Amino acid sequence: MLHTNRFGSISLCSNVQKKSILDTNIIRSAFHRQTWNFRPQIRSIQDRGILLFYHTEKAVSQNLLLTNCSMSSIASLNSDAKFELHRNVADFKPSVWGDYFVQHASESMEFDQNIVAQIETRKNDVRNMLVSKIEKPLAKVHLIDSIIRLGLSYHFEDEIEEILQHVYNDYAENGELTNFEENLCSLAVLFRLLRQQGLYVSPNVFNKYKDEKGNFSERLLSDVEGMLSLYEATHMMVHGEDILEEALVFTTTHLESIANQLSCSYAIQVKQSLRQTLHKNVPRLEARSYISIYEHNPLHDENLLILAKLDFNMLQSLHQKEFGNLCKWWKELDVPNKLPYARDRIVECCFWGLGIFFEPQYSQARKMVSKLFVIATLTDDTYDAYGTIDELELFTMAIERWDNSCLDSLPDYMKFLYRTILDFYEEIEVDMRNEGRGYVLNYYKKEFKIYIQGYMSEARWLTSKHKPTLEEYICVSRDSAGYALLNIICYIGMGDSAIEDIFKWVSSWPKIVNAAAAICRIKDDIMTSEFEQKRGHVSSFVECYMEQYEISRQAAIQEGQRRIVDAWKDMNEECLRPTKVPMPFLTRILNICRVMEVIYKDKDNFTNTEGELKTFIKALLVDPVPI
Ligand SMILES: CC(C)=CCC/C(C)=C/COP(=O)(O)OP(=O)(O)O
Repeated sequence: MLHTNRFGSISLCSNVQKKSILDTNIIRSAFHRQTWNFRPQIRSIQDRGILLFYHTEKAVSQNLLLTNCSMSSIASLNSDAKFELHRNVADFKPSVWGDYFVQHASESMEFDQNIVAQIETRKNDVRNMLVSKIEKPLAKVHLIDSIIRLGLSYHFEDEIEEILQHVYNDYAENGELTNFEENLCSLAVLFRLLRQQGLYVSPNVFNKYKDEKGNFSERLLSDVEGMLSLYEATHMMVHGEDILEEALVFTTTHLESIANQLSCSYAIQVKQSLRQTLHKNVPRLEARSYISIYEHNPLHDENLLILAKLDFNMLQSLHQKEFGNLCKWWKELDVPNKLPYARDRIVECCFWGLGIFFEPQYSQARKMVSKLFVIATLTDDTYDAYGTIDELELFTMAIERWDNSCLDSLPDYMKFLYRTILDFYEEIEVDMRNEGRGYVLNYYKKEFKIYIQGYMSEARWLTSKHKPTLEEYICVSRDSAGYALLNIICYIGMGDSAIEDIFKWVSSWPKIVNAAAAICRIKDDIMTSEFEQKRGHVSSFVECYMEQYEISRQAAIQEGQRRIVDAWKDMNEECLRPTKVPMPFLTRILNICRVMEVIYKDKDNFTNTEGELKTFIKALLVDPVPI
């Protein structure tokens, strides 16, 4: 059993505890003298079978160990000593995919040329529809909406921008939509599309759907399409938009009450939106489900529908091949055997990558993000579960040094993780130097170290049974969530459009990055904390809030949910023009939160993957859309 005594800066765990106070003092004074001379003293203690570990934040932050102590002497103490170590091992289920995707690694990336040609022809037809002169520009609003929801907008970005800008100039005066005589459905779609495009329009335009008492009119109850569109539009809300809050409550209540009485195709659409509003859905999942909804709409455009199906399937083969390559890399690394305590979640990590970037030009970014997720999951399980505090201190020091020479100082299982982290870095390094973007490496390394220090602080809290205040927790969990690191890898993968100012911006934790980090952290904590507490885990947002304000778990969860709603308003606000950085960079931040919303919807589907996440992966990566 592990015993932890705290004597100033040193803790000892020993089977010769009677001597431990004396030994502790020897070690403490050696450390405090900060000389190399204490090495023999440590050796002599080791001979008497004492496991030493050193874990005060102060000492580590001063880099005392790094600069003055031989890591290898401590490491050998660790590995030589015969102790029964307590590990918070979580009993994670094996992968539900096995080697399924490896078969795709050997497939050719040559697409069927007939299909490619067909896609090109159909794309031209859609482009002609978009740019054609028509009397009612609003007809194009619904066309644009369908193109976006079918997952095709990446082919028509310039045309969509031009049309929406045109409509905005014609219909919006100082942000107020005027001269607009269409029905609620069209109005709400237009409102949403303009906001999605970053163009601010006031929600006051919905006032005309209220009755004399100031409530949304009961007349709307028979207009299911209108209510559904209004419901979708409300998710674009920013702070202070009470009318959209009211519209959200009104539409949610009524759509929920009628969902079971609607015709089949409407019922599917309404239930799908209520479960996952399109603004917070992963774009590929939205495309997959909207293709079926659109197909059942009698007014659908056949050319657009077929284009959507062909394009979806073509991208699917690209994504399958990429998943295959990553699964092959994982298999060759032999991770499940090397780190059997960790989650075997390569496929789910690839899903993260795909959720953040689906477009073909972002192949490199997808690969980098997926690999970082894999590494982060292994690291998370090492710090959260398997590693002992002394091993983790060593690992943290090794990360601070970032040097292959640290390998010898680590326990065997950690050597593998450390090497994987450094190998991945070297892979990025080669690419970045070839692209003349070597400067990004420092941003990556710096954020990786901050991320690891965050984990280390949490591990120390757990060991010392420290219950952090909410403020302490928010500060440290921001680092341990690795959110800035994740953004940095996204931007590294996006090529030279990501100039240095983008990295400076993201590293300064602007409002949108803070908001996204809050969404991801709190969402995760709400869904995972109960399970994690059972296996022994540092307090999460939920426990910190319960403790600090002496309230129930349920009330703390409600507060967390309120903060998530607020953070989404910040995100929406920051996506309105003028934006601090170009929209493609903000889209990655939005997409990270969307994946989070989907994976952690009602439970932790990332850890327990046999449920909804398996269905999603099947829909995006296994089953093609029937043509
Ligand atoms: C830098 C990156 C990409 C970080 C992501 C880490 C990760 C996979 C967290 C999910 O696991 P979890 O739900 O167990 O997380 P936690 O332990 O933080 O609750």
